[in-house]
Amino acid sequence: MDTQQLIEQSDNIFKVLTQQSTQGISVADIHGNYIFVNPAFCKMVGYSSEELLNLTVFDMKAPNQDHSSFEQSKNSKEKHAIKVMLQRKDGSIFPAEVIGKKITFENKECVLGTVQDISERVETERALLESDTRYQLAMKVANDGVWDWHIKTNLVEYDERYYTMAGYKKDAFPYTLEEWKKRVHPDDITHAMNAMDLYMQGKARQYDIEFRFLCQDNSYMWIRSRGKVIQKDEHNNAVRFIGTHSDISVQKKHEEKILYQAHFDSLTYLPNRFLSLDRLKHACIEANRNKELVALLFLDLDDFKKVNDTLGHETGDRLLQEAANRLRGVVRSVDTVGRLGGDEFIIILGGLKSVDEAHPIIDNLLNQFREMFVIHKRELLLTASVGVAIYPNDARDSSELLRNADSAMYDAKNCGRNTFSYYTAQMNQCAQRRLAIEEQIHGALNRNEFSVFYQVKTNLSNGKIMGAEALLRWNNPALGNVPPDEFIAIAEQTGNIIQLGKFVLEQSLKQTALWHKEYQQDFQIAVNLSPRQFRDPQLVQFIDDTLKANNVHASNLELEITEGVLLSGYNYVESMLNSITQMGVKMAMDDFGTGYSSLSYLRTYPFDVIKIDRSFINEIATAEKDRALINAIISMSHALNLKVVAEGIETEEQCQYLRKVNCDLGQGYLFSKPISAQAMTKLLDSTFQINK
Ligand SMILES: Nc1nc2c(ncn2[C@@H]2O[C@@H]3COP(=O)(O)O[C@H]4[C@@H](O)[C@H](n5cnc6c(=O)[nH]c(N)nc65)O[C@@H]4COP(=O)(O)O[C@H]3[C@H]2O)c(=O)[nH]1
Repeated sequence: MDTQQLIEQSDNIFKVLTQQSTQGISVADIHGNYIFVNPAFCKMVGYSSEELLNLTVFDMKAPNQDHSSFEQSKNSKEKHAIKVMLQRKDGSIFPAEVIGKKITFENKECVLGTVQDISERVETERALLESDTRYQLAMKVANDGVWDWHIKTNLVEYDERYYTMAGYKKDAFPYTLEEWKKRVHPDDITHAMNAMDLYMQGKARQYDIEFRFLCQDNSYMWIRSRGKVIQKDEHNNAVRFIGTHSDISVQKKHEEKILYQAHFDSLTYLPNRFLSLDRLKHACIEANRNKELVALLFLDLDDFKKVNDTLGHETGDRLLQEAANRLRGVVRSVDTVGRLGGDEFIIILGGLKSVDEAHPIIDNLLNQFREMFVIHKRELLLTASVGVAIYPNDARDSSELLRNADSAMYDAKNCGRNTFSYYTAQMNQCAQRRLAIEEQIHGALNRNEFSVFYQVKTNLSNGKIMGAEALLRWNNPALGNVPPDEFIAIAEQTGNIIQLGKFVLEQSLKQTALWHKEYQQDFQIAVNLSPRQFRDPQLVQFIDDTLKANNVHASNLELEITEGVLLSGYNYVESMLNSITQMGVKMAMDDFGTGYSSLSYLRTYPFDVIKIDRSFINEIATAEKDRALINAIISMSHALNLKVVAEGIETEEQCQYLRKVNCDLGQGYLFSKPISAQAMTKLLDSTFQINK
């Protein structure tokens, strides 16, 4: 084969090979006329090969493009790369990278051009540049520090603000990732590095983390670091990662404060209900895992409400703070003392091997309350009742444990306070009974389950019936006869007492009107009013309306209240009591001698009658002190112009004694048990028939 044939053959091979190429390939003569174009080039510019072979390289260029590059390529055997804007047949313009080189083709000096459409690359570069510029600008405006990490070299550039924000001078530490790591708080470094790795690997959409950063003065400041990769290599690996450091210390302080307030009690600084119960839950889970026990101590301060009501909330608050300090002092550092609310605290003793380990702590706890509290230079004795329940012995989970410790605490209160009780299954029954009463009392009035019984009051000097006390009775199909001592307190808490109180008043006044008609005009009816009823703003009006509706004179009604009503200290109680007495209704202080029995109440409030509690009457025969107290109460009451009623008289001996010391009225089983209206009518019938 001669040289000519060889050239022709290689030209043909060239043509065949370039058919397959995805790059645009063209060959132009030295004047720029195309003499060969491959399909990729045709596609790129939108012309057919026939059309292109009638055009020149200059026709492909977009307006105002420089033509000198072709001249350079024509004269050089070296590759010559340029970026140039080309124009397609449809007029659209695109950036291209053209590499020109002088070759011999079909025996002529020609210029070979390989052409690549670089629209995409240019667009990416433009976007990166724009975002980079925008980013840098935003960082400056936001007063943030800027970091710029060149991943391949592992060098990190910081701007001045980056340093000064943390108190450093510019360039105070070297520009390496290792130096940055040294300044991240040890507790935060893993989290920070993980977040970075996840972002770099494309597993996290953004890099936005918070960590503590070491300042020049060795303190730590909270930093928010945000960044983005702005450059990648051909394998899609990050090459440049830039971002900001923002000082979020103030925001973190706010967050910490909010978090603290959500978890700690602002008065005692103890964990609040939410956090305490959460810790209890975890203590139980932990105990389960380690085959250990948790002792839960439920502590309630005895008669705290009375202190609060009589000495004021400020003293009450100081007392709670003092009590919290004492509690904190007796537990181990691993234990939790929390305030559930009001005067209720819990103590969680975790990790116990046996129940015995809890005993010394409980003893210590109660001992803390044997010493006087000194508040505002005043000495106060405040005791506590503690209920103890053990996990897992007494409960399956933390909520049951809390309920059971609460029941045990109630038991401790019933056992005379200032003591502790361990939970027993029996207590659970009490708690369940309570729940059943709460459930059943709802709607019981509408189901006609309530009735009013009456117990006579007798004039001790002549034995005449002077009136009766109305006492509520409840018969429920599920629970049977429920004693008022059980349901009244619950009705108080649920608020049902308001309706029940109205029912008793209506029934008893209706009945009294009948007895007035039938027997004697001055028959007195006594009705109990409980503290919650005083929160009903319509109470006074209701009493007035009911008296009028039944045509009963106000002086025939006596309302019995206990100290609990007065202890609240609310002004409206005093004004209600005054309005009631102004109406002519009599007021009696019930259960006198129990509780605080503050004599000042007798001076402050408009009482007409005092009822000596039956616990004093019980002991008349045996306890000299009780007799002395009875004498004193009667003398004092008479001096204050108050009538005295003794309740719970069961024996003739008690009656005789009371008569001897001039007690005015008596009430008790000796005369009659509380009986139905019908039975009472019979009793009055027999009594007054004789008198008629
Ligand atoms: N052992 C003994 N007990 C005697 C004797 N005489 C009377 N009692 C009982 O003593 C209680 C006297 O009523 P209270 O002190 O007002 O104490 C009442 C009162 O605080 C409350 N209660 C009863 N009915 C009402 C009511 O309609 N409204 C309000 N708010 N409370 C009521 O429930 C408490 C208990 O009522 P009851 O069980 O009816 O108990 C009554 C009565 O049955 C006696 O000789 N020996």
